[in-house]
Amino acid sequence: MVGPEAPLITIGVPGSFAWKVFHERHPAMIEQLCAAFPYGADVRGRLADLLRETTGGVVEPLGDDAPDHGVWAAWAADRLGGPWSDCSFLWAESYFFRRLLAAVGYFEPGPWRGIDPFAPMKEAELRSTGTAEVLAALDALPRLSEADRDDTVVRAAVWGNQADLAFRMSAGAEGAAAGLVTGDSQVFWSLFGEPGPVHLVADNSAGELAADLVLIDHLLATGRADRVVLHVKPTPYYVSDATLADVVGVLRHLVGLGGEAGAVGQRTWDGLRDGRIEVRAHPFFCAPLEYRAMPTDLRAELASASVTIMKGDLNYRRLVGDRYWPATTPFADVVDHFPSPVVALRVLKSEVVVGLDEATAAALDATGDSWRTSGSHALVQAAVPGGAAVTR
Ligand SMILES: O=P(O)(O)OC[C@H]1O[C@](O)(CO)[C@@H](O)[C@@H]1O
Repeated sequence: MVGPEAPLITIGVPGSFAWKVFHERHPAMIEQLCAAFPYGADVRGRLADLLRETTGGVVEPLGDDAPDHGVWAAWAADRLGGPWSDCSFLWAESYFFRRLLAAVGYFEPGPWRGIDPFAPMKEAELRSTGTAEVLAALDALPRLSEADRDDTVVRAAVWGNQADLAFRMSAGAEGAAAGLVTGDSQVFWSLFGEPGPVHLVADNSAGELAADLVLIDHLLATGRADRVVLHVKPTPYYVSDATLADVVGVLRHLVGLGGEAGAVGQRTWDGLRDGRIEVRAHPFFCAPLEYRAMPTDLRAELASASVTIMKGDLNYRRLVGDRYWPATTPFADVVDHFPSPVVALRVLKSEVVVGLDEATAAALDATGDSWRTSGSHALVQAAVPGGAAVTR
């Protein structure tokens, strides 16, 4: 267990990364939404109000008729009526996305009910040249040695996390892939022993989800998993996060491509039909809370996993705590609450990071680059809670 908790990252510090997400990225995202859909003046007005509220106002409640009014009333109890600028980054960003769904009428009776506001962006990403190239390259996979396949599928799942649409909305966010700051595919595989149920907590749709499905296929094919549970978001979230509708869309796309991508798509489709793969969408995956606070039913479910794979930046923030940890804080210490062996595959896109050695952290800081937030670095970190960290 770590000593005194590090300070929470908040959105109220002008010029900080979290502040810029609210003051620069969100306005750009809303502009993009209004270009992607012919929203009427009512929706456009509500989106503009949301921007005003979240950048300079106080936290307003969800409408009384919201289906999740009760749960959010509890999650927001301490914050309602207080300034947004006092809120933690994790809480504020999550509530922002929930309020955005309210603004576009996602839950209300009416024409926009159930329409995913981010679907056009996810669709464009899935059909982009970049994704097409990555999926075509899969044809080489069956010809690789077993060791190279092990390495390739993990690297693809890590770097697939670069494809994050919320992230791309900041100018110049797409950093070059500089490298892993800690861990590698061996760290990943060191957690796997006898076949067991593997849980993968997904992040983004499109290219990242396709890479995750390749990893799942490989886990089943090599007997590292006897069953896989894929956790997705119950509703649209953080722009590109995968929902069940996205899983089906990506699978149809893969099957339509043929080649190895098509074969992976077909095997995954069959796995879903025969129960070797299951998809879940627990409401907690859209909660503004750290995994430390997960409810009992989800905790029990993840406790049954032989390994849980946590994808992406947001899952990492929720796993280790979205705090200004010293970068050398041991990973195993901050995930001691987690109910199963856990491995994080993440491209760094926000300020939090743990588990680095002193020399690496110092060398990265010395570059003067925004290595924590530019998306140019990634990590693989594994731990068996209650035991020693597996990371090197
Ligand atoms: O899709 P990912 O990898 O979870 O990244 C989402 C990240 O993007 C941001 O919205 C902005 O960088 C972060 O706040 C968040 O952690």
